[in-house]
Amino acid sequence: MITDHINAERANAKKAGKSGEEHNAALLRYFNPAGSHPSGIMGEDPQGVPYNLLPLLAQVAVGKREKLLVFGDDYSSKDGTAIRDYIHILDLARGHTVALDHLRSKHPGVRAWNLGTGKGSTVYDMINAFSAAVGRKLPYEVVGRRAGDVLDLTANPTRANKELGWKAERTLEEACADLWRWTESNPQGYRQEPPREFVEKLMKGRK
Ligand SMILES: O=c1ccn([C@@H]2O[C@H](COP(=O)(O)OP(=O)(O)O[C@H]3O[C@H](CO)[C@@H](O)[C@H](O)[C@H]3O)[C@@H](O)[C@H]2O)c(=O)[nH]1
Repeated sequence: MITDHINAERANAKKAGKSGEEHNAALLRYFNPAGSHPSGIMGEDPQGVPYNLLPLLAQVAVGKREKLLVFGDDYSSKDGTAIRDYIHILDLARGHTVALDHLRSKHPGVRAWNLGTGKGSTVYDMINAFSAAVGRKLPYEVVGRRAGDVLDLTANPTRANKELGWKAERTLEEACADLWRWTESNPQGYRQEPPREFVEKLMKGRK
């Protein structure tokens, strides 16, 4: 829809003898957003039952949920669990600002970019990485596959790397540590004041 709109605006401008190059749009293909703001004061605050792997693991870690249900261990991956491309939310956020800069400076029209790391991790990789951040093993149980899930969704971020000069830089370990800091320190999510020392640290860093 946005593609049609931009192309129509460009075509109209051309008819009117103008370049139309001010009409641009970025189609940003998110892979699996992970982590929280490293300050520990901003993060995902799911209402009701979360759908995604990391928020569910976080609820297991704080005892809101007894265990994680692993949806299938019979995929053709190294450990049988499905593969996704988990990207730290700060890398994802920076992907937006560099894409906007690109639209402003290069006027590409409509252009799509994959915002992923290019590295796939299995469900077990994620359980292990998040357990390491928490400091203890998190309970899980293997159940059947979830309808609609596929084996592997890993990005090819080459175009974004080349054209936007953008690359995901933060590791899975950082994403897990950041998510855990947010979860552990804000058990009521946004329905509580964030820890004062985190806010002070963030404000100091801004000066
Ligand atoms: O309780 C859970 C939740 C997830 N998973 C697995 O963990 C992986 C990641 O799952 P999830 O966090 O739900 O991400 P995706 O399955 O990649 O789903 C994302 O990508 C889909 C399309 O690609 C979108 O439809 C969804 O909204 C979006 O969350 C998948 O292999 C799931 O089977 C589990 O084993 N147990």
